[in-house]
Amino acid sequence: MDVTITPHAIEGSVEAIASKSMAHRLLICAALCPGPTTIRCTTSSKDIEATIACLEALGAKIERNGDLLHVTPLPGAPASDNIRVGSTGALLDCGESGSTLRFMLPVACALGCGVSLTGHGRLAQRPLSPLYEELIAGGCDLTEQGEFPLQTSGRLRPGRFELPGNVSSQYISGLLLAAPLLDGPTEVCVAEPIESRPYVNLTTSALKTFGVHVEEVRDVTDNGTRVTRFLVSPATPYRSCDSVTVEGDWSNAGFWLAAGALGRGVSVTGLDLASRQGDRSMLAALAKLGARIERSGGTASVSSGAPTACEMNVSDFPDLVPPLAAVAALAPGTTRLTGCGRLRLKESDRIETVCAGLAALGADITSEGDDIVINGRGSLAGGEVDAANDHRIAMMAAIAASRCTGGVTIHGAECVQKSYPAFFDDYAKLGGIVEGTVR
Ligand SMILES: O=C(O)C1=C[C@@H](OP(=O)(O)O)[C@@H](O)[C@H](O)C1
Ligand SMILES: C=C(OP(=O)(O)O)C(=O)O
Repeated sequence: MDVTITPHAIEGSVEAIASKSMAHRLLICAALCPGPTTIRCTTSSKDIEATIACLEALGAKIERNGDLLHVTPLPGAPASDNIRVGSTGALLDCGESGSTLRFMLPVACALGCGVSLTGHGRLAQRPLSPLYEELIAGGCDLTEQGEFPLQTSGRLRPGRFELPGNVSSQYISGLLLAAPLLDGPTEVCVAEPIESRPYVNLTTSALKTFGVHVEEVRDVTDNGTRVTRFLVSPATPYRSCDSVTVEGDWSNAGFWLAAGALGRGVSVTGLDLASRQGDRSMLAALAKLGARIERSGGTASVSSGAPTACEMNVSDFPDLVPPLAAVAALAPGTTRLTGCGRLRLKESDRIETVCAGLAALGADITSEGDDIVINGRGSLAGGEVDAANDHRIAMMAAIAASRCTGGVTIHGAECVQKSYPAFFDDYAKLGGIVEGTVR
């Protein structure tokens, strides 16, 4: 579906949606712990619904009542408080959610019930190696990767799993979510540097809420590789947690904060200013690009200051690149975003689609290896952007549109449903002029 935007300032206040990253983790922990949990989660999205559907296919019950999700965990094993049993042969549809696939695959292997995982869009092409090989080495049989359905059989043994730190932090998170289900100590040994590191902290924090302790030890291996060893012991299995709230989403708030930097000011309410979400770095990143920042209570406010170019390494917050690139496209001077390599592995090749999307609106933007280089301009002309079935590209184009001189058409704008179905409704509430619907 196409959405057409007539350029107009975006300003005012908007409430943050629920964090998709945190929702995935808390739902999985709640489905694997012994007792029922009530999760307060004010909004949903296709990705969150995919995780819910997978957990239900495994045997959990998840009922929504307004803002509350009531989770009844997977059935327990006879004579054990802690062991959960998944439905044998279940079909887990991960939608287009990389997090769901990379979390549910190791969890299903640890449950040992033998499942089929499927997905859509670019998901089959997004990498699973070397998580895939580690699961096989750990005792599971998996059908060929790169094709759906991906079938699992056998049960994962506890022990040591080795991963690089520079493909996807979701591999580490998935193994940590699976580890408490194993009947022995587990070590996830990850080569430094670990990119997207704050997402691993989100996982250990969700696990802590459900009683699981993850010990982290920094070490150097015999061959001189620096590693972090994440250790999970059966002495801290999943424990019940009566109720928990999904905090506000910094990743999608990043688009509104970027819009604030490009205009007269936007406030996002309902954010934890001390959150473990790495995308909280949006405020520091926008300050580097010259924006004016204010923080108070649970509200972050950004307005235009003295826009300026800068150099920034984005490897810990890859999802912020689309909104940051939109701001840099209008900041005088040359901005260089380094450490973008993992952007190629998202819903689209985001190095290409960020560059193509902003260039289509008149920005001067190119890629150089793993860097994105942007020569800021005073204004953008507008034009037509292909969202490339990538929610963050559609939202990036909409934010940049607020500062174009001509209209902007976003082709395939319905992809925002992956993380933020109400994005264009909120855009209009903030003064944006949008024609077309994505619902
Ligand atoms: O764990 C998570 O919730 C996520 C981790 C990141 O992926 P990578 O670790 O693959 O960079 C991020 O891009 C994704 O949107 C969400
Ligand atoms: C990459 C993303 O999510 P996932 O990896 O879960 O598909 C995203 O939301 O930008």
